Amino acid sequence: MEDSTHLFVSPEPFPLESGTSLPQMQVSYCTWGTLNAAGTNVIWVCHALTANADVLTWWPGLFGAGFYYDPADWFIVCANVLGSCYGSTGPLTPAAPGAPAPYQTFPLVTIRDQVAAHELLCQHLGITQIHTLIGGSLGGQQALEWAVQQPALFEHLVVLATSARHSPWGIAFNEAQRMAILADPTYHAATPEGGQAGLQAARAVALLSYRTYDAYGQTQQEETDEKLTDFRASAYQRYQGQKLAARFDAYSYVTLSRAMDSHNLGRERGGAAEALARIRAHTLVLGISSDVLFPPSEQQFLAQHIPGATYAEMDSRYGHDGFLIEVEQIAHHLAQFYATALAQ
Ligand SMILES: CC(=O)SCCNC(=O)CCNC(=O)[C@H](O)C(C)(C)COP(=O)(O)OP(=O)(O)OC[C@H]1O[C@@H](n2cnc3c(N)ncnc32)[C@H](O)[C@@H]1OP(=O)(O)O
Ligand SMILES: N[C@@H](CCO)C(=O)O
Repeated sequence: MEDSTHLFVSPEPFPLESGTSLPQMQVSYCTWGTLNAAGTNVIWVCHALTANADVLTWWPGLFGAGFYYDPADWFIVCANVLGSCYGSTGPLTPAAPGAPAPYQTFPLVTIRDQVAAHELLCQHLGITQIHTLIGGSLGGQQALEWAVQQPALFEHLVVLATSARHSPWGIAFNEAQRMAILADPTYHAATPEGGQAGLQAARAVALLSYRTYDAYGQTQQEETDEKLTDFRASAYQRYQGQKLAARFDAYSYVTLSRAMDSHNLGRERGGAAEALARIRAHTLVLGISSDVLFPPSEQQFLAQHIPGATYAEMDSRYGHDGFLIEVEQIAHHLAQFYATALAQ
């Protein structure tokens, strides 16, 4: 199996939904496997907030040799989203060779802009048919938006722990995280390391929406009744903040959280239900019983309004992040879904 990372550079300035444009736009992407002669074996993966194009690394147990989506059978494509920091154009990318990076002046990027970048890459790769488009969370938002825009392109759509429109609750979590980042004075200095302390705090806030009371209880319980300070849960929050800050930057984080807030399938389409009704792909919506960020009610709404969609719910103690972790359950639901879709 060959892991191949590539760069697609758009030959034209890239227009954004906000009305401005990026003078240059590039997308970093990975592919695995081989496109078959009929062009019918494409699995396109849209990643979530802080991941990258290397789906074999961040979705282990689902993608890779011997797993559900095996590159021996499929041509797997995953692109780093516009606005991120893993090779695609983002706040740390100079607007022109030798120019300074835009940092906090990087323009608003929406989910629709991210999908427009995927669409350009898809055309560049000569892909005219996608067997399955799959994504969770922010990745699910992209997948839904793309499936609404291009109903004929997708045979199957699999979305996990996502929504038709980012909720007030989700926006509030994102705003709390941006407040933490913007309160870090180094953010305003516009350097690659700017806002790192704020970013650590933001990740600690975000984790409260990704996990659950029970998960913290099971993994961070103290073994003694005698402590007054230095709790395990505190160390965990700090560690997770440092872990993200070591691989991400605050400017991209703010950009992607704003993209997430922008998500609304119903914008200029007469509402979310009407937009979802445009989808033609066989669709599986997977919810997670303990997800407090994208609760099952949001998944049920998707399944109710996508024609013929299947809804299934996974039990997980991990909450929202279960979509990255519960790979055996996901594989089980995928097998059932494809079997049913084949029979139709
Ligand atoms: C280059 C790259 O990394 S690519 C990007 C990788 N990440 C992504 O793609 C984003 C998607 N993935 C994720 O969000 C996460 O990896 C998840 C949700 C899948 C799993 O989260 P994790 O942080 O691995 O799991 P979990 O919450 O159990 O935490 C375990 C970590 O916390 C540490 N930890 C646990 N309790 C404590 C504590 N009390 N104090 C300090 N550290 C602690 C563990 O030692 C472990 O550390 P490690 O990650 O260095 O091994
Ligand atoms: N844990 C995920 C965010 C939740 O969708 C990530 O870091 O990308």
